[in-house]
Amino acid sequence: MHALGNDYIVINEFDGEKVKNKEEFSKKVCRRRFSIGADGVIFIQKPSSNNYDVKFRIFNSDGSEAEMCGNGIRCFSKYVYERILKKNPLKVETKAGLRVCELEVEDDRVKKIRVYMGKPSFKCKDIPVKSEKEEFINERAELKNPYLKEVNITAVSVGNPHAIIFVDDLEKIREHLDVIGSEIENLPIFPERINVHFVKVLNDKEIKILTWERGVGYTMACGTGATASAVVSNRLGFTKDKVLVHLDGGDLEIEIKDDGAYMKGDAVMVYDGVMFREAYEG
Ligand SMILES: N[C@@H](CCC[C@H](N)C(=O)O)C(=O)O
Repeated sequence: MHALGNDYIVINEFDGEKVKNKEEFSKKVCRRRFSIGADGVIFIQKPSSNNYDVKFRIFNSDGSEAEMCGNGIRCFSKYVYERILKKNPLKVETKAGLRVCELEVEDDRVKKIRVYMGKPSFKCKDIPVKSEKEEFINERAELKNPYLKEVNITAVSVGNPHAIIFVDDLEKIREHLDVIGSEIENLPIFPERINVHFVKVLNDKEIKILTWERGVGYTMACGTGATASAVVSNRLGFTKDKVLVHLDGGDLEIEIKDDGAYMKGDAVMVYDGVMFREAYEG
């Protein structure tokens, strides 16, 4: 499945066979050209308590498990509604806590999904960021790569960690995104690494972002990243509480309310497959 070109292999463990070593499996099947190829793998599981309808787990293409994934949870909820459970809204257990997916359905097909993304946290201990300060807002960081010497970072958690950097020229960053993005992802101040987003503010209702994801690299879109970017833009006074976020793969609507952030967008079912052992062994 994919959501705005952020592509995931979705595996039904709710009523299907379970994958034993999920880290190793995800690393293998996400290799483009050698296997199926994807930005990550999503597992649908039975929830651990009656507080939830279903459980969501997401592994990046490098095998690391993330707490949450915005594009992934839209794919997941479409799959769950169309094939497993006709529940709407859907209460989803994630490593980041409860996420609620409201589904717009037409002729039994899920067209759009609005997701409650939880309450963002700017606290260094929640993200985490190694700093004496309580929050890491617009802090200067020096870089070693030859293309970008320093950046001003605001760090936020929307369940998973994000570094937001405002720039005027996204295309200049894009030319060397692999070098710049991976340096920031792995800065020692971020002990669990971090997702990196370069943000251009277009006006007080629209932003454009370029993403480098922790454990993946460049992706065409990041739902938690779009949420984090909108939250930071709002906190710094650049945008209002409803923002249209333009990503390389398409647009997402983000709304910031008193109880937390909401993300709305679509998801696409691409194909069903039967995988051969050679695709994930050896
Ligand atoms: N693409 C995702 C985020 C996936 C997880 C991320 N790479 C992490 O490690 O936190 C999204 O749409 O939110």
